[in-house]
Amino acid sequence: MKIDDAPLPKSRNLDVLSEFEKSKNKNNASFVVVGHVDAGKSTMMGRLLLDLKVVDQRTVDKLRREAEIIGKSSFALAWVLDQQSEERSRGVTIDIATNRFETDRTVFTILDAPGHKDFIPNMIAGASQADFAVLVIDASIGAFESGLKGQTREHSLLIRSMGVSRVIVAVNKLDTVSWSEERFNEIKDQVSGFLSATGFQQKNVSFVPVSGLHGDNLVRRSSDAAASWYTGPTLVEELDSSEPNARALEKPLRMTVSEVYRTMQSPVTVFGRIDAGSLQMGDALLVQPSGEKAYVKSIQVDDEPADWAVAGQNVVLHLSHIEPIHVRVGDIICDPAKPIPRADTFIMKALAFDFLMPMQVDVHRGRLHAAGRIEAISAVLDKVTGAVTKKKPKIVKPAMVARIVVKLEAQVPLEAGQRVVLRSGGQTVAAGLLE
Ligand SMILES: Nc1nc2c(ncn2[C@@H]2O[C@H](COP(=O)(O)OP(=O)(O)OP(=O)(O)O)[C@@H](O)[C@H]2O)c(=O)[nH]1
Repeated sequence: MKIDDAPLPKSRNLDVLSEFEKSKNKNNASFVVVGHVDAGKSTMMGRLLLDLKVVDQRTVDKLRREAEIIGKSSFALAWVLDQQSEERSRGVTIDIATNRFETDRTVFTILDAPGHKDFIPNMIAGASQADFAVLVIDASIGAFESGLKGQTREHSLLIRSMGVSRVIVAVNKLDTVSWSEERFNEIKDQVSGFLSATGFQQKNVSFVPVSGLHGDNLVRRSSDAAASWYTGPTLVEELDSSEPNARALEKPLRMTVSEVYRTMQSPVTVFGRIDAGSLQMGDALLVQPSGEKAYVKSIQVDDEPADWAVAGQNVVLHLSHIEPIHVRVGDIICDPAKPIPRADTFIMKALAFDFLMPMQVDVHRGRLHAAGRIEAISAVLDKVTGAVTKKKPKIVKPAMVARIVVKLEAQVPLEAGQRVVLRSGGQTVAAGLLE
């Protein structure tokens, strides 16, 4: 394929940070939706997008007819998101808008279609970029109890390990228990106890009673008389009043590549989130691990052309002077003057979810998955102080914190402070920070 090496757009040498200050941009916030299988995650987000008019009723009606043909009409709302992910995986066109919605104050991005079959790796990727999490709990009898034993626990531990500290718990399907306030309070007590034990601070956790299917307390208040005991904020109001994480605007540029595809503007178009720093049209960039240079031909932020973009924004970049084979999902785009280093070995402080010993592991960092091995366990650490309590243990037990050395099969972009999850045999075995 011929690479795009047309003359570069002239850099306007903007002072991006002061442009950003001047622009009355809305807040940008991203969140992940987690919870036990069938808790109603996709339905809830489908309904939210419908009620906010991001998706129109016609689309939902069409999906409902299709769903009825196979006897699954209750899945029509969930398909709003699922259809989206299929469309994306075909890779030709990309419509990011359906995963985004706005309030007066904030532009929200829903990270990852919740119905994805390979859910946990995607959730890890999403959570590593999320400001908040929406934890969906199925309030129907029996389902709550099995959820708490099931993925609710693993998901909560994972999002905490990935650095998410704000959780909005959507206590869902309250229509199936006649909007029982007692049931809501019982769930609230148990889940808040369990979230504090997982490391979330009470002040960062809130609970909203909802019905995703009917749209009660998502965008509009429930009109069901049985639900009148709840006078607190709706889910969208809770999201809107949450402060996104501070943006690392002044740090060197780091952008994680979530998607790579072709467009009219460029054979190498990338979509991803700027994790740190800023960029502008005409900038030279370095793609890691390929180590290849590229230039920013044009930028799109929130579907509009833009001259610049900053940390916290999800952006589309049209690149020039680079071949498609040099950019892959999971890569990091950085400032050539301050590049992210590549390495095949790293040391991390890991919270063990399972027994750890020298063993094969899959390493997940954001969207990157790489095969690797726990080479050595240097020490067991005190959970609070981080002091070494035992050197060179043979094995680390679940819930312990340890310093471990991981070797990867290939070089990847790595730097201190990144959050990494280790999985083995489809289970999460550890999570923590690169040292
Ligand atoms: N009664 C009732 N049913 C609901 C509600 N929300 C979802 N459901 C139903 O619960 C089932 C599962 O919903 P999904 O949205 O597919 O659940 P999910 O959590 O996304 O499921 P996975 O993606 O498979 O993990 C569907 O049949 C929905 O119609 C609700 O608020 N009330």
